[in-house]
Amino acid sequence: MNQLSATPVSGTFDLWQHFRLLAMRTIYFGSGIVIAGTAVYSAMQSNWPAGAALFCVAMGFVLIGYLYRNELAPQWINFLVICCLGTLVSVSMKSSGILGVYWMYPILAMVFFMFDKTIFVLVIMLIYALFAAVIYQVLPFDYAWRVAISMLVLIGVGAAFLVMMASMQRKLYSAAATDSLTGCIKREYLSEMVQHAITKAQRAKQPASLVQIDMDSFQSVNDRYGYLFGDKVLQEAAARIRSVARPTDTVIRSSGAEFVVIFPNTGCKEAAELATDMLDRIRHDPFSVKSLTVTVTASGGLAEFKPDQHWGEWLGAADSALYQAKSQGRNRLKVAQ
Ligand SMILES: Nc1nc2c(ncn2[C@@H]2O[C@H](COP(=O)(O)OP(=O)(O)OP(=O)(O)O)[C@@H](O)[C@H]2O)c(=O)[nH]1
Repeated sequence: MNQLSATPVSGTFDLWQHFRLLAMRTIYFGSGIVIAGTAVYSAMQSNWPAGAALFCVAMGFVLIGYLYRNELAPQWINFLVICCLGTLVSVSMKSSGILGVYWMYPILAMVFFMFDKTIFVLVIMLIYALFAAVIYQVLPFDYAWRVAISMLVLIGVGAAFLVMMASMQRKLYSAAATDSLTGCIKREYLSEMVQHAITKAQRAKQPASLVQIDMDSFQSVNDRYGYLFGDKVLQEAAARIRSVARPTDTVIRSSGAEFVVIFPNTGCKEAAELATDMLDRIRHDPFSVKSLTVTVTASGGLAEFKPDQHWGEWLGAADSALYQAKSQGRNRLKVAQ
């Protein structure tokens, strides 16, 4: 069962996206300020047309920074931004020669924050090709190849940084989201997981189901055999549930002795078979810790997602079905109608 890799890296967890948003704001406003500075410089040199054009570009950057202060701008806007900056630097290189080279490095660095990984490689290659073409035209060959290589080194270091960030984020997320006793996802992430399942189901126009599984009379297990024994039972029960779950399913420890399993792309019938298998695995083999061997059962409430249902309503439907299973004598699965 794949738990964490099947889960979204979004919202509260996505540190990289959060960091990107901060970086992008700085890039838009920072570029706007720097370009405004060059506009003033051009005006002081009495180059009014260039000054006016640069001032308009600077205002454009500030406007984008303002409009996208709370969300990432669409990729096409960033593409326009990077083309604009690339053109400004190329023009600056043509007029000031090697002095323009210094602006190439920060622009290459910006590309790392601006684009999703799907088009990042394409954009960085385009910008590199543009800069390489300009430096070979403007600089003597001896300078040009050194600059070209140093830009490649910057791209390599940036790419390594991105890969490290992605791996660090996965590890951090995994550590933060995993329940230490059972290895399932923590209850704090329940609503996010359920909402994510709804979004996926609606987008793919596929069914989705979830089951709430609650250990039966667990208080008496704790009372009779001790809390530590109860811990071992919970640990083993979670492992049995996960052994039935498929790689795309998500298992969450939703409270003390209760689990929620989300089955994406799965209708009620197939989910009921999986949930029954999970309950069977718990009830059939006794739980043994040292010399103690105890048979424990669990009850389940299953609900298929209904169009336009709120995530809380979906969970509520499964909860009501679980309540029925408990009130009808436990050790059974009930399906919400
Ligand atoms: N050992 C252990 N017990 C826990 C843990 N978390 C919660 N519990 C216990 O799990 C029990 C859950 O009880 P309930 O679900 O309210 O009721 P129940 O006794 O299971 O009875 P029914 O649910 O009605 O079948 C409580 O006794 C909690 O103390 C845990 O981490 N370890």
